[in-house]
Amino acid sequence: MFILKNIRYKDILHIKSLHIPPRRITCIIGESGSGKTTLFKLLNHMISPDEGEIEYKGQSVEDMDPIQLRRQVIMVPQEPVVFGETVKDDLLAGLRFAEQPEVDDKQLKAILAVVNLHKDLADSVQYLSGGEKQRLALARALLINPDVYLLDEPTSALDEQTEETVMERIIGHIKKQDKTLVIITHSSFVANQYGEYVLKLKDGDLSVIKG
Ligand SMILES: Nc1ncnc2c1ncn2[C@@H]1O[C@H](COP(=O)(O)OP(=O)(O)OP(=O)(O)O)[C@@H](O)[C@H]1O
Repeated sequence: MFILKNIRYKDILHIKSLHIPPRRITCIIGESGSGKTTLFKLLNHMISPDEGEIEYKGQSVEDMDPIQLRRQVIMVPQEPVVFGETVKDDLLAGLRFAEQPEVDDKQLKAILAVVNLHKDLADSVQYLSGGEKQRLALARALLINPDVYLLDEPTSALDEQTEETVMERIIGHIKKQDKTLVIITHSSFVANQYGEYVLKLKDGDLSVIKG
């Protein structure tokens, strides 16, 4: 899906070679500040490497329209922003960004159930907690149904029990759609339980822990 060769980005990353396989769950672990989010930003073309080549489906990311790429490769950041005034506004904003048709309320409610977010569509997004915003952003991404999900610590604000429930459900959903999932996680539980391919980022490069 993604192939990286001889990447250098500032003095943060110098990745000799990396292959992120399609339709699998890849987990990326590593100490705080090791460059995990920076790697995601490279994959999503929010930043460009100083040296090296990143290919997505055989095409150089540099040659792709970044907006088109981000419709296929959705990054959910650690502290996501929310859009509009209500839960429904937020979910529909994602579909608009992806230039996809609106869906009915029944489908919106179904996606909230996948992420275990017990809010009404008319509820305000203003007072959502950090963990609720994370789940809303996950729901927004799931609705768009991209080829690749880049989830940056998607459950960092959740308690252990909720984390497990949410991970089980979103992974089940993404697997059913046969999509590619890359998760940055501090949780060894998440990496061990769900990672089919686990990579550790250290000193700017990645080593394979599992897979
Ligand atoms: N554009 C930039 N210019 C200079 N330094 C940067 C830039 N972006 C990130 N950094 C630094 O690079 C390092 C890696 O940051 P990054 O956010 O990728 O780490 P991380 O592994 O995701 O950390 P965490 O687990 O704490 O979220 C940090 O020291 C950060 O301050």
